[in-house]
Amino acid sequence: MDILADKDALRRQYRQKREEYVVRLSPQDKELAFSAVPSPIKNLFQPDKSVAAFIPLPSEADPARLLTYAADIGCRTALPYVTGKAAPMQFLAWRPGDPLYDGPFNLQQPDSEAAIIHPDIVIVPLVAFDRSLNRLGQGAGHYDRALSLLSDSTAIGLAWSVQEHDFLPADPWDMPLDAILTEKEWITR
Ligand SMILES: Nc1nc2c(c(=O)[nH]1)N(C=O)[C@@H](CNc1ccc(C(=O)N[C@@H](CCC(=O)O)C(=O)O)cc1)CN2
Ligand SMILES: Nc1ncnc2c1ncn2[C@@H]1O[C@H](COP(=O)(O)OP(=O)(O)OP(=O)(O)O)[C@@H](O)[C@H]1O
Repeated sequence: MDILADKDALRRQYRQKREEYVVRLSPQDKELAFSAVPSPIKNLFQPDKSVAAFIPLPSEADPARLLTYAADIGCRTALPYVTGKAAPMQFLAWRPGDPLYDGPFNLQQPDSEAAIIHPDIVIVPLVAFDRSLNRLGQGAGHYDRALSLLSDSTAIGLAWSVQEHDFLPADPWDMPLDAILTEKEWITR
């Protein structure tokens, strides 16, 4: 069995699942999803912490409310910044309302001159997840590499419930998450 080919097939399957699910959501359900801040996140986000999230691609779950909550209670907030597939990802300071700039892969990114942040808490986008908190991402290794350098940080995957797969193939470099938040559930060990 070839894990990389498996992962590619799963990526295609779950990007499609995510898109099909999101186009069928009513505007109200889409608005309500991820709008409440669950208590485990309230406990984790404290004013002295830094929190990184992301600006979603079209069908990704949207962490905007979580990041706004973090900024409102006094956390430092940040977004990922990439220049291409091979270059490492960094987290740069960004507050809700600050300007965004077009980046590669249709991403909206912070100002390239913004301060580098080493986030205590990272809200992580994903293509698929499983109950063991394994994650399948976009395949460039951006989050695996960044999280391996942030060993003391808490990584929380954000996903639609339909992105759950029974058992994801895991490579040695895959960084498991500490928890996953879906529109229905808080999943942790
Ligand atoms: N919203 C968001 N921001 C993010 C990520 C992400 O997954 N989601 N990243 C996570 O690493 C980093 C960017 N890395 C990426 C690496 C590859 C592709 C990529 O191959 N995209 C596909 C289409 C993706 C889709 O529609 O979901 C492409 O361009 O063909 C995208 C992002 C940092 N910022
Ligand atoms: N810590 C690391 N150091 C160097 N390369 C890494 C590291 N982690 C992952 N990579 C590389 O990144 C590539 C993509 O990995 P993988 O297919 O597991 O990505 P993924 O699970 O989709 O997650 P991501 O969102 O991080 O892209 C692999 O070729 C791997 O060699």
